[in-house]
Amino acid sequence: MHTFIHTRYSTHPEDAKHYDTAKLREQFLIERLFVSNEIHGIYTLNDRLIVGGIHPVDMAINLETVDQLKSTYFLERREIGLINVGAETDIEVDGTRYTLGHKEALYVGQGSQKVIFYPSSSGESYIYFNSAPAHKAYPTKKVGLDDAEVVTLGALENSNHRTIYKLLVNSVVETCQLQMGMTLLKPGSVWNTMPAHTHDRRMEAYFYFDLEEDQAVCHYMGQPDETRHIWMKKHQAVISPPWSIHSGAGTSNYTFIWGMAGENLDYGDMDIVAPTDLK
Ligand SMILES: O=C[C@H](O)[C@@H](O)CC(=O)C(=O)O
Ligand SMILES: [Zn+2]
Repeated sequence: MHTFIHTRYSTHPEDAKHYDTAKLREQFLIERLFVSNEIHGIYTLNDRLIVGGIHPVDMAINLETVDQLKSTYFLERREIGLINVGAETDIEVDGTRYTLGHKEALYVGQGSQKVIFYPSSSGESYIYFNSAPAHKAYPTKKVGLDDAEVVTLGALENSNHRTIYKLLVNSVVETCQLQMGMTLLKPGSVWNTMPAHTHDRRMEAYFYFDLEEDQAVCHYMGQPDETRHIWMKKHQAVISPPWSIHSGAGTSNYTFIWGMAGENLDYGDMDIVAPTDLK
């Protein structure tokens, strides 16, 4: 066995506002995703998203089912979105091999039985994933940065100039409820998702990378009038319940992956909060 998925219950916002630093981190932060030749993740009861990391070093690892799923294979009732945050790496899905370059994504549809991750031959293999319950088998599809729907937002004057690559969204690939993408901050810009927003119909997870080892991101969460913060390092993820904002400011620029699951596939369905209304 090389797959370790821990369950986390969801949290009521009235409880979350009383949490101290340790408790906030225990409930929302995912500190360790990459362990050699293992798959590590969290099964959150927020929309049952599984947030995880895969780090094949010197052996191929397959996506095993886990106890929480009570299924014969992982994707029996699930879909998965995989994004390569390391060196070029190969992923095999039911006999078909896909080569993913750095920052490329693979959507694997429900019903895919055998998914194998290979160590990279050119560097270190790091794959981040989100998996959600699925009711329909959509085809597996590789999505590169050139296939993405791209939006540039913000400005250097507001320290939030950034490019959003919508990778696994419904204009690019058919999914049941999963949406994933990547946001790159321009040098000199440190704020993501500012102005902040909530979306009650979807939960979200953020994963930070392309960040130097000695730099950090201060991630903001909570209801807009009860915000809290969690200091995060490279290769860590954080769960954002539907009632929470999710925004961050880094001590440098960085890249992050966002992933959502829930009621709809409408990326634009957000309630924006003006910076002056945050508390
Ligand atoms: O619901 C959408 C997600 O929070 C992100 O796509 C927002 C983001 O990448 C950004 O503004 O920088
Ligand atoms: Zn969002």
